[in-house]
Amino acid sequence: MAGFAELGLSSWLVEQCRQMGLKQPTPVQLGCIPAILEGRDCLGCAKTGSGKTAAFVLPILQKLSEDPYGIFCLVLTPTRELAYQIAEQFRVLGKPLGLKDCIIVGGMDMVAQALELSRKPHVVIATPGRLADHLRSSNTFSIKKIRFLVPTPCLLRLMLQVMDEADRLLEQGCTDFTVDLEVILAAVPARRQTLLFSATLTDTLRELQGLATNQPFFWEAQAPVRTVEQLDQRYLLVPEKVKDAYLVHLIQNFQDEHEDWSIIIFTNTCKTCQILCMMLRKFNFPTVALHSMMKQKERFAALAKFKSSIYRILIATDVASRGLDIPTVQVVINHNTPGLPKIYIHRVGRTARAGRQGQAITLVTQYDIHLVHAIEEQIKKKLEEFPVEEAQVLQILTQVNVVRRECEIKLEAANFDEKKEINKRKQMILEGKDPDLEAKRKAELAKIKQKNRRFKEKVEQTLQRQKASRTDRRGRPPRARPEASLSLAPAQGPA
Ligand SMILES: Nc1ncnc2c1ncn2[C@@H]1O[C@H](COP(=O)(O)OP(=O)(O)OP(=O)(O)O)[C@@H](O)[C@H]1O
Repeated sequence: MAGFAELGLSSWLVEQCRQMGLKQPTPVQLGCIPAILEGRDCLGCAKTGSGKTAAFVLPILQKLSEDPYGIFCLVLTPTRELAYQIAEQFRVLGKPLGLKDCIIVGGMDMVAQALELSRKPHVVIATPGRLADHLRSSNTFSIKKIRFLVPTPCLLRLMLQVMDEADRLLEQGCTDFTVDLEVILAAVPARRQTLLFSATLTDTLRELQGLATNQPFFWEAQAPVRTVEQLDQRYLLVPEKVKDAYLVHLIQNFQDEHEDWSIIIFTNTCKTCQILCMMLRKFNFPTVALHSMMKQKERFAALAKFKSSIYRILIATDVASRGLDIPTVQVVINHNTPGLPKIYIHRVGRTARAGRQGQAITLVTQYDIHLVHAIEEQIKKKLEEFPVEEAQVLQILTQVNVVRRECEIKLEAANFDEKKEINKRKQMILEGKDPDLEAKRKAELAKIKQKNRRFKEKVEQTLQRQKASRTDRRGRPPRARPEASLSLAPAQGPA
């Protein structure tokens, strides 16, 4: 098998790889590095934890060493934590170059960032919102001459006009960054290399390949299953009301059976994340939370404590589902069944990375069974049931529910919902929007949507009745159906 040197990388980079413990290139690195060095755009799709970061960092560093100037490369990431992780890979692998990197993410000092940008770093790693803010407010730096753009999947789709609503919400953790991405797109040069890697873009990437004008190199890992083989994927059917007792039971068992352990638990909202963190701490589990309602410094501190194994449990929203590489994670628990298979793939991909074993357990209520089917269809694998001693869960049920209620009351007293609302309003003001106007607009939009929905339902009902009456006429004499005369005239439609 070819080593890093055979891929066309210089000896200093091969040495850096060796020092980092990267002995042989992974398949995605083998496939993509030569094409990137040839100057081609690259779209790569490979499973989670398969080394996609080094697949673009290494050739970028190689090219930078041949013709160094700043700002040479722009990397966009969906989350702030991921920006720091990618910057670290650039820093370590690019050490002999004296690489200057710059991280531009929200929640950190804007003036300090502007100063750093004006010093022409070689590589800028940014989240779209904050970078767009800098582009709007400052003329002390330019990304007009970048050689490489490593966009979030969302940006690439926007460039090719194939982005849908779900993508926008998903890529941006429920904030629509379309406007920011447009600002960034207008600021980068047309002549550049674009490199895009993802674990979940197979279908879209194929679509993009057809649309792109400059014939990008397309690489896809060939595998019957879309998740990692070393990952044991389970589900646990639980009634909604006893979910938390099952969660506590699972953690307790895992703690009893393992010396060295670490778990990531994913929840669907910041509030649930916070409540469960408080609850697990009451049971003396060493837990830290990570969600977007926390201050950025608290987010970094939580992640650092978890990475250093001081805390064994990270309970997080989807801010932690993308790209985070924490090799010690053995188990991922989905406290809610993800609504989209993509999210499931990214979440469970936080374990079983780089050839390690791992386990994912998804708590499924009776209302989520269709979601599990959608996930299974997408990953092309059936989840197996996780066996649990129900009697043991029943023993702790009351205690868990009481503790949870106590935590809910405590959080309510701390005005969590109110703080969330204030944060939202602050964010809107920073984005130059009027919060009251936005609220009015949202309410109007909801009204129109509801009207549309009602109209659609009426049309469907009418069509069904018409169909039924036709069948009746063919079979037996029609019965009187006064309500079936609903017409499809435009006057019935939404305003
Ligand atoms: N050639 C290699 N040999 C051994 N380990 C490697 C190699 N390349 C990367 N790794 C390690 O594999 C781990 C996962 O890499 P990386 O974070 O780039 O995965 P990824 O494919 O981007 O995952 P995700 O889709 O979850 O973002 C990292 O700890 C990285 O150091």
